[in-house]
Amino acid sequence: MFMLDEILSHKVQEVKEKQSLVPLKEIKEKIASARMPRDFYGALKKPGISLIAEVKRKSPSKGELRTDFDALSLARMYAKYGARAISVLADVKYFGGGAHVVERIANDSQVQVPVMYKEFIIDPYQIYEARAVGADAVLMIVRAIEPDRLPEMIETAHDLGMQALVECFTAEEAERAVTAGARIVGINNRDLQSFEVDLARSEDIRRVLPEGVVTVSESGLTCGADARKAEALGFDAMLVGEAILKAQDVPARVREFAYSYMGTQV
Ligand SMILES: O=C(O)c1ccccc1NCC(=O)[C@H](O)[C@H](O)COP(=O)(O)O
Repeated sequence: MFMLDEILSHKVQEVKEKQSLVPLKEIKEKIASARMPRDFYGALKKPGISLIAEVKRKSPSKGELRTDFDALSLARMYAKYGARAISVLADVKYFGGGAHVVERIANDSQVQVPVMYKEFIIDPYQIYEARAVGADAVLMIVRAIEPDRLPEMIETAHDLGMQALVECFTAEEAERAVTAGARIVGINNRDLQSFEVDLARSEDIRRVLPEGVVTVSESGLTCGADARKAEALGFDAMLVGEAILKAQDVPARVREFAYSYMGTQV
């Protein structure tokens, strides 16, 4: 089965189970004591191409990514060496993450940058969960959400003081994201069927986005040269996981991606 479809059908079951175990009312009570959201949009909008560095233990396309994986120490290194935001996988089954992993990182005193809850969101319940653990932003994949519900989902994130990074694979999805109220649009360079990466495809999609929308190049960026290409195409930010997670020298790899603003205020 197409991998995204498999993940999404698992999410339908997972969300139902969670809702029966922890009612939304309880999640909302927890939100009252969550720390104040940080400005994810502002972090990505700074001069230079901003790095969102990803914490993920494994992925369906690449399997386990590091033998010495330690989510919190990676997040601390990312923040220290130049990431302007951190994406943390909340999915347990396919990516080896969890809401508790996001919570530890989002509330750690050494991580002062915005933290994104990277989940396959299909229901507003998950958006409340994200805020309850202290997340500043959530990922929403356009094709994972019923078209009629996308505006309501984005609004829910905004009402909770978070931002939504709305992910697209086509120009039509990018237009739909903007119409639904997205302020931050991500273009995924990876075809989730073949897992092939094509940065050029994102160029065409980015062109349909209006001024003022923050654009993020996602997936398959391998080195500083790719970051430079994404910057030349006009992207405000990039989401990088594997290339950093597989690096022997993580701080050096983070600095390589953060080249456009290293030596200035990050
Ligand atoms: O990466 C996968 O195998 C994958 C499979 C199915 C759905 C999503 C998948 N990846 C999620 C991502 O979008 C990446 O974690 C993210 O963009 C970072 O990409 P990378 O730098 O290539 O690790």
